[in-house]
Amino acid sequence: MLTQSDLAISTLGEPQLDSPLLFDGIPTRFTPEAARVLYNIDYLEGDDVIELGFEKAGARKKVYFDASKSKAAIVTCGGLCPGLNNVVRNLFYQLQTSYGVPTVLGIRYGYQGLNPSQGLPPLELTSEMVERIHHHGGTHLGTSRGPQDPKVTVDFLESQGINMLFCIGGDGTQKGAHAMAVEAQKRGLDIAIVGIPKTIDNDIKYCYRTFGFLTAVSEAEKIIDCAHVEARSVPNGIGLVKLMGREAGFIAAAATIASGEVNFTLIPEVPFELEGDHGLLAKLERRLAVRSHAVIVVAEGAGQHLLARQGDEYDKSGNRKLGDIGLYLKQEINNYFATRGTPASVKYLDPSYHIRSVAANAADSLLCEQLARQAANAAMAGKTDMFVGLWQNHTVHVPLSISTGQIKRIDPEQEMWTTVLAITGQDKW
Ligand SMILES: Nc1ncnc2c1ncn2[C@@H]1O[C@H](COP(=O)(O)OP(=O)(O)OP(=O)(O)O)[C@@H](O)[C@H]1O
Ligand SMILES: O=P(O)(O)OC[C@H]1O[C@](O)(CO)[C@@H](O)[C@@H]1O
Repeated sequence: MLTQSDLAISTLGEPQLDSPLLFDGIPTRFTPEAARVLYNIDYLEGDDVIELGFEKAGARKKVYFDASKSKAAIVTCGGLCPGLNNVVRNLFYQLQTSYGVPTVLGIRYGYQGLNPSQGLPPLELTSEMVERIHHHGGTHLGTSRGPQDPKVTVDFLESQGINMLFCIGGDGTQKGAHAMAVEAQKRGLDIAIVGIPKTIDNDIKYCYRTFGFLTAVSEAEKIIDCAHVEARSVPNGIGLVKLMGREAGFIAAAATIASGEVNFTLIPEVPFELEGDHGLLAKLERRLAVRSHAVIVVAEGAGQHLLARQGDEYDKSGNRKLGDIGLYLKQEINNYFATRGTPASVKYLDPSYHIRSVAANAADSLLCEQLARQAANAAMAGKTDMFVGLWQNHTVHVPLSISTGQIKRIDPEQEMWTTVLAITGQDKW
């Protein structure tokens, strides 16, 4: 169970007057039900009302670091996400132009670039280097997966005289940032380690929306529209679209709602079966008999129990590798209709990498600017071991220790999923 003190932010140096939850707090009273519905908070303090206040982000009266003697570094890790370059660029301008930090380093290829044995020295960022990068997808700095020893990476920060490190990445990245913050604190080093959560999956706990998510949804919507056109153009046409979402189906659900053209949406949070009267295949057959076409959206983490696999495999960061549910469904649907003697045509679209490698749209660009600015403010104020995220329409400081290792997922009882069910009508067939 979390308490207010769990939400307190670590700050370098003496305790400050504008310390957590007093000056800058956003105390909000929730009923347990409201907290669960709105923010997927699964802890409560015993009472029927709780007061939860993340420290509000923003420039502080007391700036902890002397900007002119500071050296900042920025690292991007994990999978790509629209807006990575916007965050790097905005961080650079906020640190160098607004605060006057003379050196801002770009760490190359994720946490690998913090390990000197990898032979990837940092780039010294300049305004010429970053001025146009926000027009491009991907990350100008490069990214990687795979662990680095926090003792080695903190040695590197120390040896380079880096006193602010900005870690842009998903849950794994924030875990790595936390490990470095703990190591730095153990050594009594004055290094602020500040996270900026990134994932198109939007599955970071205590973060209402991550940057890149809305861009990914609008790209996914375009692909769903293509699948719909394909499906409508032939008798018994089936458009099948696979989208990312290892543990959470936010992209699939949001793109379904945005498009309004999806008939079956499958997400990791809601188990489904293929066989039987209530299975996907029978429902699909009933739908085709009436409407002659159908669109299915499947999140990559859905239906993994259906895939016969010989033990689990993991990527370099320890994330479980998933079987290809899209290809599996395509084959099963084709087999089913062939057996029934019903001609059907499945068009399978897998835009996974396409939707995350594009440049950020306007909504995400705005969010990236906000998060980068507030992350620079937090680090300059000596805040550490925390990320800057969106909470109740405010940018706030969230301690890494309370968010990492947990996943935000769709609650099937709540509005997002009930809206998907209403729009698709998938339970009615
Ligand atoms: N528990 C951990 N402690 C230290 N470092 C970690 C930990 N988990 C992951 N990392 C490191 O953080 C980096 C990014 O992790 P990962 O590849 O899981 O991506 P991510 O940040 O979760 O982003 P994505 O959402 O794209 O998967 C990797 O270098 C990984 O080794
Ligand atoms: O193929 P990669 O680069 O490991 O990334 C795949 C993963 O990245 C994510 O989009 C998270 O960024 C997951 O949904 C997906 O499984």
